[in-house]
Formats: sequence, C-alpha cells, structure tokens
Amino acid sequence: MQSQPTDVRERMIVALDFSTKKEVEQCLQRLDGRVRYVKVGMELAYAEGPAIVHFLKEKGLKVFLDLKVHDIPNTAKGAMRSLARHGVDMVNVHAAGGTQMMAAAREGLEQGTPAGAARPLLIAVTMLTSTGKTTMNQELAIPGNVEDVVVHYTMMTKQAGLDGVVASPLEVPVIKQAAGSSFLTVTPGIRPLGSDKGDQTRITTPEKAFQLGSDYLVIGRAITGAPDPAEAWEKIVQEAEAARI
Ligand SMILES: O=c1ccn([C@@H]2O[C@H](COP(=O)(O)O)[C@@H](O)[C@H]2O)c(=O)[nH]1
Repeated sequence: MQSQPTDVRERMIVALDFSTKKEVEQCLQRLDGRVRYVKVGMELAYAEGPAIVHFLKEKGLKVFLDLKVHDIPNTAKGAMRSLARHGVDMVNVHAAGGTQMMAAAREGLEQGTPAGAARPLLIAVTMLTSTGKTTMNQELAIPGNVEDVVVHYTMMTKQAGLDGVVASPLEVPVIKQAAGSSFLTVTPGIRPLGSDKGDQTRITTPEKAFQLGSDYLVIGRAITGAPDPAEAWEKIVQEAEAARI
C-alpha cells in the first residue's frame, strides 16, 4: 500500500482541463514552476493524444491520466495495457464496472508496464463528486446514502487489488475507517471559500480536505480559472501550512 507525500505541494494535483497544448503551456507558465502533479482528463487527452503526456513528463511533472475506464473486463484490461506504456503515474477506472473489471484492469496495467518501471497507481472512481443523493437515488436507481455507496465501492476496489479511490473529501474519514489509512484517497470537489460551486455537489475547502485526511487533492478551476493561478496556488499552500497539515 502507498503512503502520502508529506509536502502539501506534492499532494495537490492540478486538473489541466484544456483542449490545446498551448493553453496547457500558458497555464504552467503562469504557475511558474510551482505545480508538481497534474491531471490530464478526457478533454485534453482526446484532443492532444499521448504526446501531451510525454510533454508533461519531460517537464518533470507527475501525471494522473484521468480517463475513467469503464467497459467489459477484457477491454478494460487492454486499455490499461496500452496506457501503461506512456509512463504516467496514476490511472483510473470506474468502480461501477465491478470487481472483475477492476482486477482485469490491474492485470493489464501490470502487463503493460515496461520492465524496470514502476506500475502506475490504479484507483477507482466511487461516485462522481458532481452526483448528489437525489440524482443517485432517482436517476441512477441506487438507493441509500452516498456515503454508504462510496464505502461499498471502496471495499470492492480494495478487494480487486487497486491502490485507492476517487471520492469527495467529505467521505475520506469513512473510507479510511473501512479500508485502512494507507488506502489512497484522491479527492476532487475542492472549492476555496467564496468560489463558485459550478457543476460539483459534494465539495469542501482545500484546508478542510487536508484536515479530513485526503491523500491527494484534485484542483481544477479554482486554480486554472483564477485571475492569478500562482496566487490561488500559494493561498491554498499557505492555509494548509498555517493549519499544520
Ligand atoms: O468524481 C470526480 C472525478 C473526477 N473529477 C475531475 O476532477 C476535476 C475537478 O475540476 P474542478 O474544476 O476543480 O471542479 C475535473 O477534471 C473532473 O473531471 C471530478 O470532478 N469528480
């Protein structure tokens, strides 16, 4: 099992939700060497392909390739085998694909990891942070509380041999209680005080997310959409450090 880095800067993953390499370059320039871990999601990966991952790795950044694989086990396995070749640090699947699919994904990732290289971390999305109880109950037809479903998916994920889960920071205490403190939690839904909630539902502030025990915070628009991204980054770091996280 993995342990979290001690420096908060290494635990902040900036979501590069852009559609061109140029926008990525501009954003990194404005962050002026601060960022250490970035997330490449579907928008950027589909637009720029694997070259964008190699570009970011050459800059010395850690890369979470957030493609949320969700398919039959054989296809998920093949997808992970291919993704492993690109030298990323973290990849993911949807836990809703089931235990068999997640175990197959892990197998594919192991097969595709080049000899001598470390296998990328493999985590599973529990319930998207944009989803609230009403949507989960009525549209997805999943009864109960979001927290209980997140814990259920977490235990499936652990059983399948993955390294951790994606969830809201609000669920981190129950995840750690159920799966153990070393089971990784990667948490989007981060909103500094006064920032726009947008399409997210299960949110909290960066400071609170650290206090709740999130291993990694995924932060997109609060940094990339700020008038001064470097200032937004520094404010989060300073607040975390002031709270002695
Ligand atoms: O449950 C999930 C899973 C992934 N995400 C991703 O995180 C970022 C969040 O961006 P913000 O701008 O900070 O809202 C985004 O790339 C999502 O695809 C998530 O939000 N929730």
